Amino acid sequence: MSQTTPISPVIIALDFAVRAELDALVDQLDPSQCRLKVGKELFTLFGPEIVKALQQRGFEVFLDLKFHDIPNTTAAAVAAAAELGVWMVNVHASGGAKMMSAAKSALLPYGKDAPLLIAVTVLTSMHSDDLVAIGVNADAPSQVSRLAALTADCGLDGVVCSAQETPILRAQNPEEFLLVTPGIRPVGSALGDQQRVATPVDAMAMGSNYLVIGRPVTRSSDPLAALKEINQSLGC
Ligand SMILES: O=c1ccn([C@@H]2O[C@H](COP(=O)(O)O)[C@@H](O)[C@H]2O)c(=O)[nH]1
Repeated sequence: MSQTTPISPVIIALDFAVRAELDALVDQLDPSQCRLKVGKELFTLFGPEIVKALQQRGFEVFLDLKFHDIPNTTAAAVAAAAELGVWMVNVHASGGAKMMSAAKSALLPYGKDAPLLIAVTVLTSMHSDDLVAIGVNADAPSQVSRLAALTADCGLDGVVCSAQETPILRAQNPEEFLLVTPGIRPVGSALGDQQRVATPVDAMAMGSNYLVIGRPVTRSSDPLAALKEINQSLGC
């Protein structure tokens, strides 16, 4: 099936362990309402078949496996994602410039069919204090800014960051540099393990291109209504 490009910036994080629960949600969704994210849990349980099943339903898929390895291994993994035909794939910016450049080069043979390649800066579950504990002597915004600059220098398409850092990153990067923001919490949603958060409306106003939203939709008693409410709040 050909894919439908949604007008919504929402990417739903499909973090499920039970296939029936996943299918029950996806059955309610339409590719015009959102894109879908396959992360480590789903991919480890169900493999490439799950990506193909979602694509068959017309969805654009963000393969969120956050590759972080030596350049040769990361480049090969990114090429494998391109073979799967995913819309977006990512690596960890802290893997460094050689790793990110190798990943970018691995996509050259795919030309305009290459997935968007973005890099995770600082996980939205981390606070500045957590960075100190791993030996990073910078607060979260500074570290995000540093890793985003490195990512841009390597020619990647954008970064994963918190919406809280988007004003800084918008100012330091060209308009086409993508800012993909998890840690999205509509007013009244439980934060869970997320630390650097924003509401959907605030995230878009601050400069996000795409909003990654998991539990506030997937664990809602009415996921479709939750997604529709978010899209409506964004004028989509
Ligand atoms: O910094 C990051 C990078 C990735 N994620 C992923 O996004 C979703 C968020 O899910 P919620 O349920 O809305 O918290 C999840 O799949 C993470 O692996 C992130 O949260 N932060």
